[in-house]
Amino acid sequence: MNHNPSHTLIWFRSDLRIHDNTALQAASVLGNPLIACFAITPEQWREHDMSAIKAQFIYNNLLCLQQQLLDKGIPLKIVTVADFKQLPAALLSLCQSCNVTHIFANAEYGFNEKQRDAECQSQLSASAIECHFFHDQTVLAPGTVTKADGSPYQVFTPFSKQWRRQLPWPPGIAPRIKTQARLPIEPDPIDKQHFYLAPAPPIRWPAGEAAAYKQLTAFADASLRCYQQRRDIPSIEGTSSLSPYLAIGVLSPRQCLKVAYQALQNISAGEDKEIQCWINELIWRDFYIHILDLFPRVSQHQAFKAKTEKLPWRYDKKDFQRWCTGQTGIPIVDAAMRQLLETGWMHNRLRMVTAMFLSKNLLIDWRWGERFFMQHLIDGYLASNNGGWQWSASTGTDAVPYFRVFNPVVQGQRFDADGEFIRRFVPELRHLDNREIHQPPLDLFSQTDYPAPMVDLGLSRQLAIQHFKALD
Ligand SMILES: Cc1cc2nc3c(=O)[nH]c(=O)nc-3n(C[C@H](O)[C@H](O)[C@H](O)COP(=O)(O)OP(=O)(O)OC[C@H]3O[C@@H](n4cnc5c(N)ncnc54)[C@H](O)[C@@H]3O)c2cc1C
Repeated sequence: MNHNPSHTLIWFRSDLRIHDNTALQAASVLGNPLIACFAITPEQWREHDMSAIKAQFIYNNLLCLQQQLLDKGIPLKIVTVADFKQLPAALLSLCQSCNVTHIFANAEYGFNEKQRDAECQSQLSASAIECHFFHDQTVLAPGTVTKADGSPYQVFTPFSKQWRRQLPWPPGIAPRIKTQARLPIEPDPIDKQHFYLAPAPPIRWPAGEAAAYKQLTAFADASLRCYQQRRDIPSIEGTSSLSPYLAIGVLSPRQCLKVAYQALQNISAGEDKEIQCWINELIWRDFYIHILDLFPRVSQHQAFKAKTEKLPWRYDKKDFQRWCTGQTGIPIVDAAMRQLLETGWMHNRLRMVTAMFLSKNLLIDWRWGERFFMQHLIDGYLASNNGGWQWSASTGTDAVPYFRVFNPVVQGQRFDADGEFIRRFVPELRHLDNREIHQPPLDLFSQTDYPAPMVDLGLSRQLAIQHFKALD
């Protein structure tokens, strides 16, 4: 009798949940007893600019996942190595000590992540350990939404139309996994210190799948039916704030879609377009992941549109620092940057406004901004962050046309008309009335520490347009 049966190792990465987890579901169907693992790779995280707040959020959620797995009889082992290069050897050693014959994991699409998985697959197969990777991060797998000739879409609208045509409706989610007899293998302690890369702002998102799902349903009940009307106003909670959970996979996009589908079953006049608008955001998420997978250069610090590499990007550290710290003298930009620093999150409209201000009005290389966002966002997510930055800088696929440069003052007047959001994050301006708060009077700059605008918005806009035009 074999006392040590073959085990399947389920390797968790950016999919920290047990519900609707494609690899976990497939591993449980295979029938071997399951062991789980998570790899801590602090050097790699630093290299990838993972923010301290995101690392801490991962830690909080990992504790919840460990308990959930234990309740299912599955021990969570922790592998700690500096970077991806050391993973194949570390995984091999874990597999040998626990008699693992199969590794199941959900695919990640960054260039380094794909290299890591290919390397693991090749090295472990030499020891007769099979690695299987599954598509799970998207609703529709990268490479499956294509034009009639099989080529990938590079423009969002036709992609989204095809995506909707291909979507199984109602959308399905994976069935729950069964509880297995508890294995005699001990779960590992999770060392908190590896997740404390630096001090971070307090985290307002409670950890765990149950909390994430509660937030999803609360959003569906309270705000989904008026999403389109309210999503651009940063002073209110008009969007779902689910991005931190989606970024590390505590929630799946299919779960979100299913809740949206359920909401669509019971709507009043006019609500359909509000819900469809939210679904569209989930499609943007899929779109950028497809782009990341199919055009690896975007995760190698390259512009999607190669010709934009010729732009005379500026590398002025002082100007960049003023943007980073919310000292540009443009109230809505400063409020947004301070929101990022104080909370680890920024409203979508303001991500566009601040990114465009940096890349157009200051003409600073969008990669500096992309990196700064990753270093501070709790929801930092390569595909969406890169996609959002390249959209704003007009260097990306289906990016904003270069001549459509947002005027941040007008954006503030439009989406924060009563200045509530600015007042929340820029106390120096709290006393100003609703008109002045967007364009403070000149005497304010001599009376307080708040700086005068660092750039003339009209002239800098024209200059940026000229530079882009010269590329044509
Ligand atoms: C410059 C820039 C950088 C960005 N960086 C990131 C990032 O690092 N991580 C990230 O998750 N999103 C990023 N976004 C996209 C978007 O700003 C956030 O997803 C959104 O603000 C999250 O808030 P929410 O969860 O309330 O979104 P909701 O409006 O409720 O949307 C639901 C979900 O759809 C997805 N989504 C929404 N808008 C977009 C979009 N434009 N592109 C891709 N997916 C989207 C997100 O997963 C989001 O949680 C960036 C956008 C820009 C312009």
